[in-house]
Amino acid sequence: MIHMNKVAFGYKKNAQLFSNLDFDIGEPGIYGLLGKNGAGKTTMLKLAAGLLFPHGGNISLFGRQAAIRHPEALNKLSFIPEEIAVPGLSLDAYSAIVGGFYPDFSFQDLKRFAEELEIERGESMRRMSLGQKKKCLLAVALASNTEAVIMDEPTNGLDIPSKQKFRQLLAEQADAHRSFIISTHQVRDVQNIIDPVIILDNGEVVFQGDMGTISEGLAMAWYEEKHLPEQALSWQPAVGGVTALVPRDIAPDGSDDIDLELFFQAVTANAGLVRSNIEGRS
Ligand SMILES: Nc1ncnc2c1ncn2[C@@H]1O[C@H](COP(=O)(O)OP(=O)(O)OP(=O)(O)O)[C@@H](O)[C@H]1O
Repeated sequence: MIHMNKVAFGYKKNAQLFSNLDFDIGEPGIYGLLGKNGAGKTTMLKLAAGLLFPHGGNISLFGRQAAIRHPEALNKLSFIPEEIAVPGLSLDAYSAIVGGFYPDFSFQDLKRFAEELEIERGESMRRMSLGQKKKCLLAVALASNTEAVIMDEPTNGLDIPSKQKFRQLLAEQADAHRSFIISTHQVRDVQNIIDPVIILDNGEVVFQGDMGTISEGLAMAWYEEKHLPEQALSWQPAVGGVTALVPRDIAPDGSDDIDLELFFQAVTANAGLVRSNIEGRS
């Protein structure tokens, strides 16, 4: 689907953001692209969609060079950018135009998604709130029935019920023919729906793996603070003690439900250590 090989890119001549970036999305899934502010997630997604051009290396999108923006690659891809701009059209009028670019676009699906997301199809999108605009673009992206949907910070601006609906729709729509790539620094918003996880840090993909493999090597466990084991990879306060992410071997009551925020903290602190704990078990 998307392959990046030895990609180099920087916005300024002497400041490379990526010098040797490798990244692969092949199997269907709900990919979570996580990284700190400024890690380069948006840049990476724009490169994948052919909206920015690499200075070196190769990027392929559905078998074509991404920068060419070939219609046969683009009609398999929906892209919801972080900073959205909508025209002064209703959702119905906008979809009638955009739908023409996607062979599998379904107006019936659009109506259903608009209803589920509680958005008015007849109202001018420009007069909507940020969250409502985002939900319009989400409904259009889902109704396009493309093989891949890239979403950059999709939960920014969504209220709590909308975030829940967002997670529900994605879980329902992801199947063997359809992948979602969600970039976010709001890790809790995508807890329990993303799999696999990709973590970008210091210009590199420092971790890519599925949740099953992660929980073969790591587990969550509760400790009294004074008994926190030195092998703990990350932890946070919990009632009466701390919840920690630890190697599975040492977790007394180890649960499989990995807290994504603690996992993210552990990887950004020491990706090599996390990988060796997981690879040692898988
Ligand atoms: N148009 C631009 N011109 C110059 N520098 C830019 C531009 N866009 C982004 N950058 C820089 O590139 C780096 C990566 O930015 P990017 O937006 O890709 O990060 P991000 O991981 O998506 O961050 P966030 O989580 O805050 O959205 C940052 O240091 C940013 O300042």
